[in-house]
Amino acid sequence: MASAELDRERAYVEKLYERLDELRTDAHKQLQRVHSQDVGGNHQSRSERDAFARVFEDRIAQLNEVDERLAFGRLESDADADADRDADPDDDTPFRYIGRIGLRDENLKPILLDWRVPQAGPFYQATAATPMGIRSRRHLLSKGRRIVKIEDEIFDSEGLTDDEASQLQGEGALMASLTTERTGRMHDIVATIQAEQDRIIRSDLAGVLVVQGGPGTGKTAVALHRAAYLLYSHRDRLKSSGVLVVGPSRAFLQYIEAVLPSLGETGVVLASVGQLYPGVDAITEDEPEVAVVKGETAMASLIERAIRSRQRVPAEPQQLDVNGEPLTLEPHVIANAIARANEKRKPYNEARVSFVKTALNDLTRALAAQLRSHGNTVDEDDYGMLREDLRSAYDVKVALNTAWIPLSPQKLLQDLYARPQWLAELTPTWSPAKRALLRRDRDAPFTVSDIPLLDEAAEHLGEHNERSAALDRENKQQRKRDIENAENAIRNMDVEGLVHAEDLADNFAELASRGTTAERAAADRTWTYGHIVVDEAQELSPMQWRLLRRRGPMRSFTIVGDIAQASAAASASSWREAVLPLVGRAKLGDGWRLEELTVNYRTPTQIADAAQQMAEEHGLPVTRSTSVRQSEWPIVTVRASGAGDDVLAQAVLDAVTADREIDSRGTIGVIATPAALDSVFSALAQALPGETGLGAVGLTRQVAVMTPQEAKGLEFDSVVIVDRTAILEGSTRGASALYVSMTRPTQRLTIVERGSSL
Ligand SMILES: Nc1ncnc2c1ncn2[C@@H]1O[C@H](COP(=O)(O)OP(=O)(O)OP(=O)(O)O)[C@@H](O)[C@H]1O
Repeated sequence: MASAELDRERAYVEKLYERLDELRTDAHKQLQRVHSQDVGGNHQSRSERDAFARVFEDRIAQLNEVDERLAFGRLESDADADADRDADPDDDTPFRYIGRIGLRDENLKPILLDWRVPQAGPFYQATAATPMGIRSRRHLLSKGRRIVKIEDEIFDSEGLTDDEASQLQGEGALMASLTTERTGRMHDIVATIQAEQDRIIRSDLAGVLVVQGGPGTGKTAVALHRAAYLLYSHRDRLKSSGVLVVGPSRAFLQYIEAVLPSLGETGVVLASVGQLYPGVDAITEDEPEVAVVKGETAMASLIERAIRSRQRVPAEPQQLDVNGEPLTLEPHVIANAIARANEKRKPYNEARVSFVKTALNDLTRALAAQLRSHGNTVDEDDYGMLREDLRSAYDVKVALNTAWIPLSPQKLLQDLYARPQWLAELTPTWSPAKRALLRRDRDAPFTVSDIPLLDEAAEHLGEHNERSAALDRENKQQRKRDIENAENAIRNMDVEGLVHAEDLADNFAELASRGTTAERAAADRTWTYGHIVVDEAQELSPMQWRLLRRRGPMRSFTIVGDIAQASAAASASSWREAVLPLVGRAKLGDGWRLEELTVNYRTPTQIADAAQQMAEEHGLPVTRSTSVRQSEWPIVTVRASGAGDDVLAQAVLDAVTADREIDSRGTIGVIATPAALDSVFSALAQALPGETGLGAVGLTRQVAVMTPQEAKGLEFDSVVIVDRTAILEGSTRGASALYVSMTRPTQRLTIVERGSSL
């Protein structure tokens, strides 16, 4: 019986693959048709052809992506429930197959449902207690294109206990997925999404949704699947406005970058918090106490004051030389020009244009009056020439620049940090020690905590020059033209419904090096996204939240994180506090919604319990979660034979070697404080050359050496913690750092302690 069923499923899935192959052949044919078009020397036709070619190439790539595990589920409707429904007369089967994309046969009858459509919902949500009109759910486990196993759940609610009613769904498929070796890259979980996760994935697009969950509860996986779900369900809106996914580090982005493409979504902007200001890619972290100061909202008003203070009315009249003609610049001329320019409340650099205009007009009148008083004839027609003389006169330039200096965000921040006297004038209530925290050289690289400050400054400064404002306007018009051209081209090619105008316009832009929606969004500081996903959100400072609020004024956010894992010094200690800069005080009560995830899919029970116990002992606000499995290895603790770095590094090498003896193919994360990193890395790299990598590089190697900060959000088959005590005591949030470190393994944990000094 079981084998007959397996054969039956194999036959069905083979049919699906045949259809997939047909679609791929069609796309290839369309591509050939496009390529064989005779477009002669006409540049526009050529670029239109190339843009179409890309659409079909992308389609082929998307069909290739879903080849693996194309179909993974089947729902059988309950006959009684079916009779009650408005059953489709053509629908002669009680079965619905669920897969990575939707497929229809040549008669347009659905043969595979995209996992994101509402009809696929029961595959993830139905339980014996709430079967949602479903009689049974079947998981199809496959290897390549072949179904190797089927697993059934029959929803028969009679005789259920509460415990049974809340069991995991597709347990066999889930366990198979959870125990596979890790590769340094995250995979999608479409086939085994659990009910509590699915509810979050399908939650409404509007509003601020916060997802709290302990380590390994699938927050990242859920956030990414939610992005894919929203892009599918709200394509029109999100395709043009874009979706931004923010993660803590580049290593993390590298870890997650394959998930969305494998779900068929490529146009999402992924950025680390250090990459949120276009043109600057910050990787350096400030010392914790510096990051705290830079993260406070007080920095916003400091920046505003700093900018305002760059408008200066001279105390005394100034003597100017205008092409040999002496001219007195009275302070009231500057004061008046400043006041007039500020009336319109434009950003600083834009208002400066009016300031210069008013000041030059006043000076022109003064110069004309002076020339007349010397007996010259000056009439209205000469004013233009006089204004030009003034504009180009060196003294005038210096005087106007001193009164209202043109500023870029970078220059403002560099000045603020490098000129202690100026900072002191701006911060009379700060202690000298606090001011000293901001002090640094002008040419020091910007840090991750500087990014929101640059953005804040840019907000007040506006466009640095008129050219970039004009360029911005031109870009917007060009986009409109691209879309119109794409719509015409789609009509001409007779592929309406097959090709989206936005996609084609993206290709026009890309081919003309103007950038796709995602590229333009990433490069444009003033871009506003349709939805923003923030991962490891507990780390964000108020200033970082302010930046994100500007990127998402529609307030459509998915925020995932774990307050107990907050290790950044500037991070919040509750979600209420964290979302305050995003939703504002008035909306703090009802402007956001909170969901919780409670099942740990990553870490085996014995490791998760030890980590939770340690965290609770140190007063962290832990969300208790239940691990879905045990592993056979107990936690190993070893003590180095001495206190020196060399001895410690040797003990780590021994631990790694012992672990590789258990499993020679798995990934190992070696987590150490920044101080111990180098010695540990050199010992490992020397013993295991080519197999060991530092930081993000480690994700492509078997052994990855990194700090707890870098390990955030990542996972490994096995983890070796180096000098547990140093991690715990190394920073104000040491317990969080240790909690993060202890919850990275999927199988084994070794803790190496430093030995005592003799
Ligand atoms: N429903 C699921 N089916 C299969 N695997 C899952 C499922 N949910 C989560 N996982 C796996 O569990 C692991 C942990 O998930 P994820 O990294 O999303 O957790 P997290 O809550 O973001 O963890 P952390 O807070 O520690 O970063 C990943 O390997 C993920 O693929």
